[in-house]
Amino acid sequence: MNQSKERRILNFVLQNAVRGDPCSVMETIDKYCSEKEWAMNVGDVKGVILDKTVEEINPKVALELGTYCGYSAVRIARLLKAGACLLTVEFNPEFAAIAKQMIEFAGVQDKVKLLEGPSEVIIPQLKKKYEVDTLDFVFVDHWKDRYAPDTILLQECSLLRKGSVLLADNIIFPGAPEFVKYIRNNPRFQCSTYPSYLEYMKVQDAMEKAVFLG
Ligand SMILES: O=C(NC/C=C/[C@H]1O[C@@H](n2cnc3cncnc32)[C@H](O)[C@@H]1O)c1cc([N+](=O)[O-])cc(O)c1O
Ligand SMILES: [Mg+2]
Repeated sequence: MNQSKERRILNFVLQNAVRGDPCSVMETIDKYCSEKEWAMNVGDVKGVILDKTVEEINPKVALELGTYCGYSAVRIARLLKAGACLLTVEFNPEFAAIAKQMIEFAGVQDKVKLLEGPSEVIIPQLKKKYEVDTLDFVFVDHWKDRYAPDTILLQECSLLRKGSVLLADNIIFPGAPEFVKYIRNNPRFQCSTYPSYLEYMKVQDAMEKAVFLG
């Protein structure tokens, strides 16, 4: 059976990127996905907004919902300081296997823990099973209809503290209308929108930053 697109992206990285160099891995994925096959990585334009947010927060404990091929896991992990870690959640076994190899090739595996399973199962396990107290940063980039329920679940599991920051991708395209409605009308979050462009396309998109007020 022929290879998946995600497998082709990984192979292109393994053959063209510099092992142990996260920026080289990111650039190589962006090159492949802008020149050969589009894929739903946050990409190099919205990636700068992600970088700036991570650098501003300098999180000790970060969570990502929706690993996919591991592009944003590499992007986030490269900015984490010593002792900090990213927990990234992915329920598709094929994507998880690809992301694991991508993260290892980039050399950031010591800062990343890939948790395989659905977010609604993993989130309630974070405190006891994964020894998380509270989350400093959450990058939300999984199925768009899961953004709102998982944000509620994070609160129910007491994983957010005053100042925890959520950054959600794709607020415009494909859009996450329920999440936007929920978060912007919720007095417990201070929201701001970052207009940008869909990865590898001249299509408007945006990211939403929501600071939990406790
Ligand atoms: O659909 C998009 N993203 C969904 C991402 C989904 C990824 O997160 C995992 N997942 C989903 N729910 C999960 C629950 N638990 C764990 N993993 C989960 C899926 O297995 C996939 O790896 C998308 C689409 C476009 N687009 O232009 O069409 C652009 C983007 O930037 C996007 O992010
Ligand atoms: Mg996205």
